[in-house]
Amino acid sequence: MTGSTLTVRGLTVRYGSTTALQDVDLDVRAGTLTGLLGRNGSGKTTLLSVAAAFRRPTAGQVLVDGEDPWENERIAPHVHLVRESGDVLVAERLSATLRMVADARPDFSHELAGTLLDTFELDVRTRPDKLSRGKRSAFGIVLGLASRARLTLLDEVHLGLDAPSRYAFYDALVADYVEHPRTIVLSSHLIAEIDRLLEDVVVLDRGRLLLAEDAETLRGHGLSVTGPADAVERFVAGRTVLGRQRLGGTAQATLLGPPDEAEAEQARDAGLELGPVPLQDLFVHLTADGAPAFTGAARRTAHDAPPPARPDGDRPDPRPTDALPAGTRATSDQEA
Ligand SMILES: Nc1ncnc2c1ncn2[C@@H]1O[C@H](COP(=O)(O)OP(=O)(O)OP(=O)(O)O)[C@@H](O)[C@H]1O
Repeated sequence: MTGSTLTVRGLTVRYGSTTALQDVDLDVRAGTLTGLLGRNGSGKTTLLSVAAAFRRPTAGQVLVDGEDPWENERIAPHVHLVRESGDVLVAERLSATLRMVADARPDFSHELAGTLLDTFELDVRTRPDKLSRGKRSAFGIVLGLASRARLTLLDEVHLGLDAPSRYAFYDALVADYVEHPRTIVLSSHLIAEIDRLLEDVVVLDRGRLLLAEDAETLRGHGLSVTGPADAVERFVAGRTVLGRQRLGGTAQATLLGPPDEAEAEQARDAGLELGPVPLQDLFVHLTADGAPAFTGAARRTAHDAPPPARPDGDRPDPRPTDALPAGTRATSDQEA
């Protein structure tokens, strides 16, 4: 198992008069752990819902392993979306949901499920309405990881989890991903926490793709310059400054674009300190209101022409938005 590809072309999703996604092109590589980042309302949940065939595009296409996932029996068993709301059989003990998901997922690992249930101190005899917010998230994580789906989509699954539980999740995620490679897309606002896990990063901004880049290259786009304020100002003149801070005579500036050899030497001569910019800071600067356009990273979308819009793209979604994926149909008590 190496994981599925996720291909997005010209994807537009509207909810009535609200445009959640606008003409998004994106390729998620098979067998990568990709962070899906974006400010509130940028369209992350919408993108994941379309990828998991919970929702149809208004226009454009999403393909999983080159196929439309909508009501696709070949694809559905291998795509698992864990939503922040948590999807469970509301009237049954957790064991019933576990059995249902295990039956629908050919790569489901009961062994991993058991380990994770222990890790998060979950008892499958519990009924969902007895779970705290964090325990409910933990149960979603158990299902999401134990499914070992070729395309695993984790949408804000950490909500309500305390810090030790979140780190237990990150550890379990990485350990199982290394042993059983698959394509994982992880959406989160806790960028500083997940930074170290990510191989690729996708940033949505107000429904549009801001960037899609491998994490290492993206980190290389940010440069922090610290030193005497006047020297910092001279150094940054003519460059794209994402942010500035000043404390007395010392200043720090965040720049877009790495320095060349000559600039690095010039900075050292001027007594300036150059350093990397944490992904979270880069994200904050790039998605701030009035941020300069990001042109530093190539968008990894190897296509020549966008496909035509779906002829049936505007048809209303026949399934309730809280339905579980095909093969795991059940009632859910929460809205996306
Ligand atoms: N069911 C819905 N009906 C109407 N508008 C919706 C619906 N779901 C989402 N939207 C709107 O679509 C836009 C994108 O929402 P979405 O939930 O995809 O963003 P998000 O990036 O996941 O946000 P957050 O980080 O806050 O969870 C927002 O403006 C949101 O208000």
